[in-house]
Amino acid sequence: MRTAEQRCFDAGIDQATLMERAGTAVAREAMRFALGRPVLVLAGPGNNGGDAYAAARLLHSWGCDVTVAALGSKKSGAAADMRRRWTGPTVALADAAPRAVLVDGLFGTGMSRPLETDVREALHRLVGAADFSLAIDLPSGLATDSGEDLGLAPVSATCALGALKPAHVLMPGAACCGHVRLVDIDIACPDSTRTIARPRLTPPARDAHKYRRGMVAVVAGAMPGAAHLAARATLHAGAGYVLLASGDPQHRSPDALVRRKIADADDLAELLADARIGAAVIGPGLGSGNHARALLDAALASDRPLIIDGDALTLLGEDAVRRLSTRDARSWLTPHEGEFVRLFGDGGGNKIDRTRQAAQRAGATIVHKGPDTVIADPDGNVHIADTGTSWLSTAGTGDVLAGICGARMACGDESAADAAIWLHARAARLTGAAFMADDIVAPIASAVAECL
Ligand SMILES: NC(=O)C1=CN([C@@H]2O[C@H](COP(=O)(O)OP(=O)(O)OC[C@H]3O[C@@H](n4cnc5c(N)ncnc54)[C@H](OP(=O)(O)O)[C@@H]3O)[C@@H](O)[C@H]2O)[C@@H](O)CC1
Ligand SMILES: Nc1ncnc2c1ncn2[C@@H]1O[C@H](COP(=O)(O)OP(=O)(O)O)[C@@H](O)[C@H]1O
Ligand SMILES: [K+]
Repeated sequence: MRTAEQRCFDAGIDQATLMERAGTAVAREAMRFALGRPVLVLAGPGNNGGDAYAAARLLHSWGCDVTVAALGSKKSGAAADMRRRWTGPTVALADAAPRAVLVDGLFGTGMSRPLETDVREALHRLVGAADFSLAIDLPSGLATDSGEDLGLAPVSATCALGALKPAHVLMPGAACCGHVRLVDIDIACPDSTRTIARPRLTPPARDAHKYRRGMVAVVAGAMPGAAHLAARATLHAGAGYVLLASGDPQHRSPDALVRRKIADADDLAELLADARIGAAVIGPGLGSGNHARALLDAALASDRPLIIDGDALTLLGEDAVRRLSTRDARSWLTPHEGEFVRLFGDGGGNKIDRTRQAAQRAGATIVHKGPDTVIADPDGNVHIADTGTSWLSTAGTGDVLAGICGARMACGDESAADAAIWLHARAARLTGAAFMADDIVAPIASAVAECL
C-alpha cells in the first residue's frame, strides 16, 4: 500500500487529494447508514485521523449532525490541514458521549503498538454504545500486516481504502472488521495476492468422454468412510469417472462409484500407472501404519497429480519438502493449521507469508485451511478465501474438500484450487446450517451449476 501510495505521489497526486477521496468514500458510506441519526467521528493523530476530519466535514455539509472526538494532532501536513478545515463541534476522546452512529478514524495502517489503556477504554465504550460503527481503513487497534488484536473494538463495517490489507482477511482481525467494503480511491495496487471470487467453469465439451473429462482415483485406508465421502464429493464436483481404490471394496452407494480392490502398494502403483487418471486423492482416513506409509510411497512415486490430505500429511511430516520437491507431477497439500505446523513449523510471518514460503519450498500448491483459507502456488501467487461459513467446522468437511480438489484438478480448471474452495464454501451455504459433512456433497452440483 505504501509503495502504491508513493507511486501516486511520484505521479504528482498529493496526500491531501488521497485524503479527500478517502474521506468522501467514508462519508458516503456513513451517510447511508446514519439515516438522520447523530454521528460521532473519532479522529486520531495521523492520516487515518485526517480521513476522519475530511469525512466529518463532508457529512456536516450534507446536513448530518456531527461531533468529532479528537485524540492528539500533528502540527503540519495534510492531516493537520484537514483538522483545521473542520469547524464543527470537537471534544476530547476521553470526554466524548456515545452517539448512535460512530466513525472510527483513530488509527489505520500506522498502528505500531498496543493501544494504551485509556484510549482502548474510550474506544470500547463509544463503539459498544453505538448502533452502527464504521471503521476507516481498519478498526483501530488492529495490526495491519498480521491481523493481530492490539486492543481493537469490533465494528459493524469497515471501509478498506484502495486495497484489502492482510488484517481484513486473516484471523483474528477478519472477524472484527464486520462487513468489509473495498473502496476505490484511484490507487493502483497490483499484487500477486488476491481474494477468490466465483470461478467460471466450462461444461464438458460436445465430444466429452468419461475418461477424458476428469478421471480421479481416491485411495481408501483404515477409515474407509472418509475416502468414501471424498469420492462422492469428487463425483458431484464434476469428475467424469471416479475410482475408489481400497483393500475391502464392499458395495455401498452410490452405484456410480467404481470400486477397485488394492491389496498392497504394488496394486496401487499399477492402478496409478493409468495415464488417464488426472488426479489422485490420498489421505482422508488413510491411517498411519506401515500399510498406509507404503500406499503413500506408491502415490508419491507415481506420475499422477496428487491431492495430499489428512493422514497422508501427518505421514509426510517434516520430510514433506524433501519428498515433494523431487516430484515431477503436481502436488497439492490441504493442511489445516495443526497439520501445516507439523509440516512446515510455525515461524515466518503471517498466514499469507508462511503459506507462500511453504509452497515455494515444497514446489507444491498449498491449501492452508481454516476460516481464512490461504492458497499458495509454487510461483508465489497467493489467493485468500474469505467466503466460508463457520458451520464448516464439523468433522469430514475437509474430506469433502479433498474430493472437490481432485475433481477440479482432473477437469483442468485454470485456477482449480480456487474453484474447489469456492465450490466447497458455496455448497455449505446452499445447505444452510447445522449440517453434517455428508449433507454438503449433493449441493456441490448446484454450486457447479452457478459457475457455468
Ligand atoms: N495508504 C494510502 O494510500 C492512503 C492512506 N490513508 C490513510 O492513512 C492511514 C495511515 O496513516 P498513518 O501512516 O499516518 O497512520 P495512522 O494509522 O493514522 O496512525 C499513525 C499515528 O498513530 C500513532 N500511533 C500508532 N500506534 C499507536 C498507539 N498504539 N497508541 C497511540 N498512538 C499510536 C503514530 O504515532 P507514532 O507511532 O509515530 O508514535 C502516528 O501518530 C491509512 O490507514 C488511511 O486511513 C488515506 O489518507 C489516503 C490514502
Ligand atoms: N470457522 C470456519 N469457517 C470457515 N471454514 C471453516 C471453519 N472451520 C473449518 N472450516 C473449513 O472446514 C474444513 C475442515 O477441514 P478439516 O479441518 O480437514 O476437517 P476434517 O479433517 O474433519 O475433514 C476446511 O475446508 C476448513 O477451511
Ligand atoms: K480506524
